[in-house]
Amino acid sequence: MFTERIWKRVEPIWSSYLEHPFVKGLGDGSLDEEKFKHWLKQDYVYLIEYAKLMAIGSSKARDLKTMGMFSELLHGTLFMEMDLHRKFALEFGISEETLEATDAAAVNTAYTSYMLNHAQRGGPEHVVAALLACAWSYNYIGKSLAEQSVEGNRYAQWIEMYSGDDFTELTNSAIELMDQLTAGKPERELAELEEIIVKTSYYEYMFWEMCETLEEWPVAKG
Ligand SMILES: Cc1ncc(CN)c(N)n1
Repeated sequence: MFTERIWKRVEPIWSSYLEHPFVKGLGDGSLDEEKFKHWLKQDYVYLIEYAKLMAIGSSKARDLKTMGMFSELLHGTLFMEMDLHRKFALEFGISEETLEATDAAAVNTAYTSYMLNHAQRGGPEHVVAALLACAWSYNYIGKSLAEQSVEGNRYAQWIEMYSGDDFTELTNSAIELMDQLTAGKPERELAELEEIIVKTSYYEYMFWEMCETLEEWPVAKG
């Protein structure tokens, strides 16, 4: 199976996320509030672009079953995952309008542009390759942080959602879709898809780093 090969390739990259100070801070609740708010706002606009990938996937699907799987992923992102962001925003006094109007920072813009570029140029398998590390690595982080749960962690809901059954189910359907769409594909095409998954895994690390350093654009906005 293609995703077994992928797992071996990305596991060393994803395990480095667990050592990242932002992720560690989420896990033990010590994460600075400003850094979390930066993630919340940046991630909200990231997810709006990410959701468009699934709409593109649905339009490129070659059968109804695949179309339905993309549409479930889209629904899960808009109404399950982004609900978590809306709940945290309420708690931190950020309005939905502010969330939605966030100006995407440099890394965020580069990451979503990279994914959308591959989704638009390729077939449905390119769309899944572009979104796979996103869903799967958050589920991986959520499950790892859930194992070392800390009493009174203010970010507990984050860990619960990303490690929970509903998000795990969504992740598993993305993994299943990747395997279905790559069955019987020649090595040249598999290598191309693998490259997308590795690059998006690097972007994931850069996104954590961007939130840790409160990075926006390298020059002051005029
Ligand atoms: C940057 C990023 N990557 C992944 C996920 C999980 N869908 C997310 N919310 N944000």
